Amino acid sequence: QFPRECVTLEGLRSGQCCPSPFGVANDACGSATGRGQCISIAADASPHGPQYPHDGRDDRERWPIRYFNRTCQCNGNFTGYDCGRCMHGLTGLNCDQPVAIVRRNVMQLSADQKRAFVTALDQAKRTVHPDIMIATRRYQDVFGPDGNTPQFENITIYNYFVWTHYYSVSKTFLGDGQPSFGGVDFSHEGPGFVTWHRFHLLQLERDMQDMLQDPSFALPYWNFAIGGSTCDICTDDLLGARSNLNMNSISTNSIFSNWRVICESVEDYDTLGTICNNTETTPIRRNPAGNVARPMVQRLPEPQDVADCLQVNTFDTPPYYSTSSESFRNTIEGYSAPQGNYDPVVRSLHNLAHLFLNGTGGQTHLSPNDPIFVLLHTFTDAIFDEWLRRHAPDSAVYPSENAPIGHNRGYNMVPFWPPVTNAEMFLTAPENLGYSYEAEWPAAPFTLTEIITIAMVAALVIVAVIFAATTCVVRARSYSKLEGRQPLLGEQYQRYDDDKSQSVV
Ligand SMILES: O=C(O)c1cc2cc(O)c(O)cc2[nH]1
Repeated sequence: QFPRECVTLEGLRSGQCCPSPFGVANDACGSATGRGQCISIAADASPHGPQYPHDGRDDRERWPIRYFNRTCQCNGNFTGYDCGRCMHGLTGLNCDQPVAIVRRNVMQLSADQKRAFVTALDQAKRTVHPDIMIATRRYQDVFGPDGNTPQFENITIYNYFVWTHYYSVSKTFLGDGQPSFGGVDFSHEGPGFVTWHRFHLLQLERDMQDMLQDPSFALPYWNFAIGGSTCDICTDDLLGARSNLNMNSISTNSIFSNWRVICESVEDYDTLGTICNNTETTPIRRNPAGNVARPMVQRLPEPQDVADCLQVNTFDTPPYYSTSSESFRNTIEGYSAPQGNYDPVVRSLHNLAHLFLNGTGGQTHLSPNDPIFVLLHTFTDAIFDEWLRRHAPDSAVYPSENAPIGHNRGYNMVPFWPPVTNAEMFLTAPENLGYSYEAEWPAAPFTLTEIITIAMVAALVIVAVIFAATTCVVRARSYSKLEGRQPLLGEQYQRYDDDKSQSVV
């Protein structure tokens, strides 16, 4: 969540996090070379929805003001917590060389590419994040028992990916002996679902690019909308087959059988007010299609579900929550039926894919511990990007107020650093974020308005043709009467006419 340079006693007390990219004095945010400057943070002050009634009690309110109120604002194509790196889609010393990466279907990668991806994930699970440290206490205890020992810890790149998701969904601690408040979620059940998870993936992808020293590294996706009850990516060359010995475990032929999860001690977090740290505990559990108590989540979404959800026109609808109807966001998230109508018993698309996994990947505080999460979410993001391309929405369709806390357009997404708003991720990816998806989508069928327009044009054409033909016939007859010739008439008429003219004569 915060750069290592900033979580010192001095940094925390100053409320300022503006390091130099070159580690030199008097160069906050690389100001000496014109890269950026240290400025006050604008935190969203618009009202949030009624779901969260505990204002003042949670460190994540008006993120990241509880911890820091000054950060770097970078110039031109520079970005990052110290303006030391390039905006998405650019690379090079001066950040002026375009780099476009392509996210591909994981099933269509070559054997070597699959192996490279699995190995890279495993390396990320074991490599300490070079820049970031996580708080292991809430703000009121973050200076430690003696008031001089900041409670921050190193974390690995992949575990940081897990931790950020956990931190965004964790309950609000209301004090010893009080039940924690669970009606809060800074990354789900609101418009921020699509924007938050988009940035979450970008951050992992970028951390892995740095780790691999390969700016072209791209996360692949899992097309989970294949129907049926088989997890096609659960093979040992990809995300791990099922163990022969235990229905809920991953085969020992897969590297992922060695992975241990973090953030399992929810009881402690909720009763003691502690925070998840980098401590790894038990193996990943996964039993695809195995939830016998809920037959509805024993099958994956169907291809038609994706086609249907792409046709939901409105981005989100009041109350901008998991109860929203006719909302694209609530449909792709999976609280509505694929056609958009809200139904409390329905689980579809993204939610259904999570629940299908039936284990670590189906519980919000743990789900990214199962690396299937990465591929499930790149596909969800691909659908979001296709929706943005087809519907070309104005930024104003994203609610600026009264969304659940964390989900307003101008809210800084929790717990990312440097601050980044939901609005910044509400843009088509190829043009604005430097990546695209190699994917085929069902063709958009005609809308009702288009069908009516086509019918009206067709009717007009038919009327015009009939009119033109009639006019020609009438003109021809008049002409023939005038000239005594019948150039447009058939033989029969000619004979009849000839007979008539003969009898008259
Ligand atoms: O019950 C659901 O609908 C559900 C479970 C689950 C797990 C997860 O990690 C998510 O991100 C969402 C989600 N929804």
